[in-house]
Amino acid sequence: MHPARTSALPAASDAAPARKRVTPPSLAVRAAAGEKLVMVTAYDYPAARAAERAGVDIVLVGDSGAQVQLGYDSTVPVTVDEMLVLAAAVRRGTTTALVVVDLPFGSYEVSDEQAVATAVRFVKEAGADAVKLEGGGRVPASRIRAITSAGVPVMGHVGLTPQTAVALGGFSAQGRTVEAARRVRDDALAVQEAGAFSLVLEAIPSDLAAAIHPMLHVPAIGIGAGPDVDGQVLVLHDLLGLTEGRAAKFVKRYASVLDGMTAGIAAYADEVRTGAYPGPEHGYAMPDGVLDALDA
Ligand SMILES: Nc1nc(=O)c2c([nH]1)NC[C@@H]1CN(c3ccc(C(=O)N[C@@H](CCC(=O)O)C(=O)O)cc3)CN21
Ligand SMILES: CC(C)C(=O)C(=O)O
Ligand SMILES: [Mg+2]
Repeated sequence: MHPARTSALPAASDAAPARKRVTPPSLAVRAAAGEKLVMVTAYDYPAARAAERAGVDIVLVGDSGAQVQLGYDSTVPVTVDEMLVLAAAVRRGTTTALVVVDLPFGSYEVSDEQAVATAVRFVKEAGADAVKLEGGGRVPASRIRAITSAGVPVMGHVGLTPQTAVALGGFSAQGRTVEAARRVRDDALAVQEAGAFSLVLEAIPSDLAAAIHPMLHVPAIGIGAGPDVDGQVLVLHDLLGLTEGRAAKFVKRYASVLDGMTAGIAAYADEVRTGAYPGPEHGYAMPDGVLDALDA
């Protein structure tokens, strides 16, 4: 990392300058003032610590963790119980960033009652500040209203919604015909109208995001939605270079962490095999006389 960046990091100690807790209202104020909001995913304690130290505003425990953290081949199989474990670890690593947790597929579609019960579990059992759910039509709107009425802030997610990507025709950008653009716009407005405090716009033309943005009074966080929104989100593993294979068009890689991890483990393996590790400095000394007395 660049030295200037390293020294700019707040120290992870009690002496670190106190940063105020991020809240849904404080995000709205800062977005209205033109400040760009930073959101990143995290799925465990060290990643949450790193996001916190880097001064990120919102940490999302995304259901993308199904793939990048747990190794499933889509976001669909991850369960509420699995997401609770990830979310609780992220909560423990986070002090000022807002912790938002994705409601996994199947945990909010059945009824408003089911959606409220799931959201409440994430708040009570994992310490989530807010939850996020996908979709924007009539049904998600009633879900958003029910969850917010129960006292849990909701972030919406429209455009490419990975939990229903099969129905959308795959992981392709949305809103590229008049009909599809209207659908994305109407979904965004429905989510806002239903009381969401913010929403994610995923994989839509930059011009469409720029056209929708002025219609919104809640912060819009983009991923593959261009620059004319209130903030950006990326999957942590994508931006750090922890994922293998082809990444989506919107991904920019800022580090090569998988390469760094591999190199570290390979160096350790090599030293174990050659006997270079452990050295004398890694061993415990026996006090004088003990060995002599062993057989006495
Ligand atoms: N590692 C990772 N990053 C993500 O951003 C992410 C996940 N996983 N899992 C859950 C969803 C799935 N997402 C995805 C997955 C693939 C594409 C993708 O490959 N898109 C193609 C579009 C191809 C087309 O338009 O037909 C691209 O080139 O961007 C986009 C978003 C976003 N989320
Ligand atoms: C990419 C973001 C918006 C997400 O939903 C996730 O990580 O699951
Ligand atoms: Mg998600």
